[in-house]
Amino acid sequence: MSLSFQKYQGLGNDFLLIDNRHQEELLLTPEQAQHWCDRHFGVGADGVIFLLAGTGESDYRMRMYNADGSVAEMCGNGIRCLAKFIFALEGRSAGEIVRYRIDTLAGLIVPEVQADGQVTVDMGKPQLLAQQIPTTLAAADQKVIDVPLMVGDRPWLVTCVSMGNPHCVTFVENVAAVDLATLGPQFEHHPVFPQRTNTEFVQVLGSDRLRMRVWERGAGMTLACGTGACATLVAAVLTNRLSPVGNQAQATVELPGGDLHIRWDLPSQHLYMTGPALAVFSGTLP
Ligand SMILES: N[C@@H](CCC[C@H](N)C(=O)O)C(=O)O
Repeated sequence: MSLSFQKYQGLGNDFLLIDNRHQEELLLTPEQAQHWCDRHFGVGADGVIFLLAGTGESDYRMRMYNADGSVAEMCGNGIRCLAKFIFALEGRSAGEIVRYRIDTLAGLIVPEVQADGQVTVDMGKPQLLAQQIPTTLAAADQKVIDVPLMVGDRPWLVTCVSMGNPHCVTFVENVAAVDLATLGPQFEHHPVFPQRTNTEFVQVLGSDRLRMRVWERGAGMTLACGTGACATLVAAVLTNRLSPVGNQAQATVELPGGDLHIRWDLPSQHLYMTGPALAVFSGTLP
């Protein structure tokens, strides 16, 4: 049975989007998703995102497989792409502003397509306790902020944040000098992360500008990570590397694929991410 898909990208973090609204069972298995994400033997993508019918509390549901077939609870760049996918499926017109309530494995996430086609997402609240990441780097009810972790031949000061998915953030003088291909897998598979982790290497460029490279759980080196950019801002504030102005903390996060704007509303604790999401091509899996 052939299967239609749309290829979308958010700052070069790319996904196969599949309309799965007409049945509960996902239309691809994890093994099939892994095959089609392969950049030589398949279509090529960092993951597969499925659009499912909504529930009473949501307009739609999102489920996701990483490129290795593992399940991801949430995907920031991916949910921006999903919002634009829905926007097109609904036959919306350019310039319309539309908000969607999307049920995810990380809870209800609310993207809003803006008049200029960018998407602003209410990413919810960060989770900071060790048991919520999850990690064994601290006692279950403690936070992990600038804690030393031996990876490779040296200790790294790490700060852990969950955006529904696990993130390990570490600050460096020069992100370009980080041997991501070697260090990334060592962080991802470190025994202190029982569900593995996404890892962000961050350089502070100024009072509201951060440069970040990422090694993603289940996808490796990607050009951008939306949940990772949110985790990065939170870690910068928690480690006093970035100061809020009033009750808002915000930064432009420079990624290899482009810039994301992240804002952390401290009274509500909600994080807001704004960035692009564009269709690339449509196709059919045989
Ligand atoms: N690139 C995504 C994150 C996708 C899931 C991640 N690899 C995980 O396994 O948690 C984003 O933009 O957030």
